[in-house]
Amino acid sequence: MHRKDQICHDDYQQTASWLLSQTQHRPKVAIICGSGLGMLADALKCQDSFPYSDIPGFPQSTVQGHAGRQVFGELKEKMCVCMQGRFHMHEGHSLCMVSLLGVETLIVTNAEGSLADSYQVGDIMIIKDHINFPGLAGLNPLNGPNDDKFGPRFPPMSGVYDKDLRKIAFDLCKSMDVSQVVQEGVYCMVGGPNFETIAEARLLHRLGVDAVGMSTAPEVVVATQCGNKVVKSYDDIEPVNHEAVLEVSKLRSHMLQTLVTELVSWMDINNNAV
Ligand SMILES: O=P(O)(O)O[C@H]1O[C@H](CO)[C@@H](O)[C@H]1O
Ligand SMILES: Nc1nc2[nH]cnc2c(=O)[nH]1
Repeated sequence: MHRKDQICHDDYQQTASWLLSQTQHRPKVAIICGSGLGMLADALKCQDSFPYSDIPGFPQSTVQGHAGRQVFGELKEKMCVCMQGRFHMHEGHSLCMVSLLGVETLIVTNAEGSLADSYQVGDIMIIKDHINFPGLAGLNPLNGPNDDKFGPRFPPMSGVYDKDLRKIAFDLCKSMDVSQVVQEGVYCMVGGPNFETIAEARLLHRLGVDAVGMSTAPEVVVATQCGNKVVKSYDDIEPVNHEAVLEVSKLRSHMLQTLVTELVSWMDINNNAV
């Protein structure tokens, strides 16, 4: 995740240009699929898909449940790009390249562990804010010399979870008649890759964390610096291992797919071809 130490703006630009030369799609929305949620990409029409291994300068996703493909396509006539496989901090890499494709809004999904007393396994939580634990301790994707082409040196992070989009997501859940499994809460990113000890989970709970995972916050930090709007939803689960995480994701994948599709259709974006 140390973007500037490893890859510079020109490298990302080359990768973005290569992708744009391979597809007619000009996505304004990027969707990151969480663990076991790769099927969100199946809803895209007129797909052009690229295994990460075929994309020059792109790393590989190494976590089970992340296919490792970029899928371009249309959701309700809006052009999108779906990342079927994310790069966790423990794998390295970041998200700036996606912004260079022209993306303006990021939808992030993930499969995480619940800490809030009122949550049930499989609930969907719309993230209203995050705690970036590694970031607070200095392990931040924006570390290193700042390249102003990406964005400002000191980007503000208050209000990064777009209020309007969150409201639309809640209204959609109501109209889908699934509000009973939808929560709103604070997500905490930890470094992983081990799951928390009981004492660590208790600590996070006392700090006001509703759900914990090992992704998302760095993506949101980078996307925010690059000027993207962010909306996020994720499966809220109580796993004991990664296989359990993937199982619970499967339970809610269809609901999330509908939610993301409907959300995109409500977005006010223009799909002008370049
Ligand atoms: O955040 P996503 O990619 O859904 O993955 C989650 O699932 C893995 C643990 O099972 C962790 O990497 C956690 O962050
Ligand atoms: N850190 C962390 N990540 C998860 N991903 C899914 N469940 C969990 C969890 O309980 N803790």
